[in-house]
Amino acid sequence: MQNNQQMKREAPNILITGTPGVGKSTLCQQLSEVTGLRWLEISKIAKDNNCLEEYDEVYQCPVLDEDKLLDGLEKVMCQGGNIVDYHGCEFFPERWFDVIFVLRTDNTTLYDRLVSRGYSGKKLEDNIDCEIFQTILEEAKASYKENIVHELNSRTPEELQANINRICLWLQEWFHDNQNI
Ligand SMILES: Nc1ncnc2c1ncn2[C@@H]1O[C@H](COP(=O)(O)OP(=O)(O)O)[C@@H](O)[C@H]1O
Repeated sequence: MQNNQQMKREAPNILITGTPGVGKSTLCQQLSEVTGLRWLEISKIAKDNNCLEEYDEVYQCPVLDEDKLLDGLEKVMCQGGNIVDYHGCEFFPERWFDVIFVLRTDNTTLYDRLVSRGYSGKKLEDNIDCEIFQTILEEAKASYKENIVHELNSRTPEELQANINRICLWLQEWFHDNQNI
């Protein structure tokens, strides 16, 4: 059963998540072009809007000011029609999303992609562990209704295309089911 805020959305909100390097940006960019939905690249939005608090030396990444980020996104998320791209999902309000896709790769593929991005040491190891232990998939299943969480392989260009087709199909069904709102 949808709540009132979801009922008002003219188009759905889609969350694309997964370990860094699984292919979120690649998929979101193409999906945004094909569907006309707005691509919200959370890491970039956080940086551009001063939502990064400090630098974590151990993990070699900035710490996110989650409250500030969420407050800034509330209006656009209530409008709907967003593809949200982030390597985490538990801190977003559950009501924001109609569907969650968790991208997955094998370890060798991910290792090669992260090394060519310049990752090394603990940062590289932690991200590979994140994929091995399917941390983001478990996080998504714990944070959202399991029937809206879908796992997609994202290892090859063929799988990328298949994922775009699958999400477009999901989108068509959403518009069909929600055409009278
Ligand atoms: N399905 C895919 N098949 C082959 N290479 C891919 C695929 N998806 C992404 N890549 C490549 O993997 C790298 C990481 O992709 P990116 O979209 O930046 O990941 P993320 O946004 O999850 O960090 C890029 O070099 C990209 O071209």
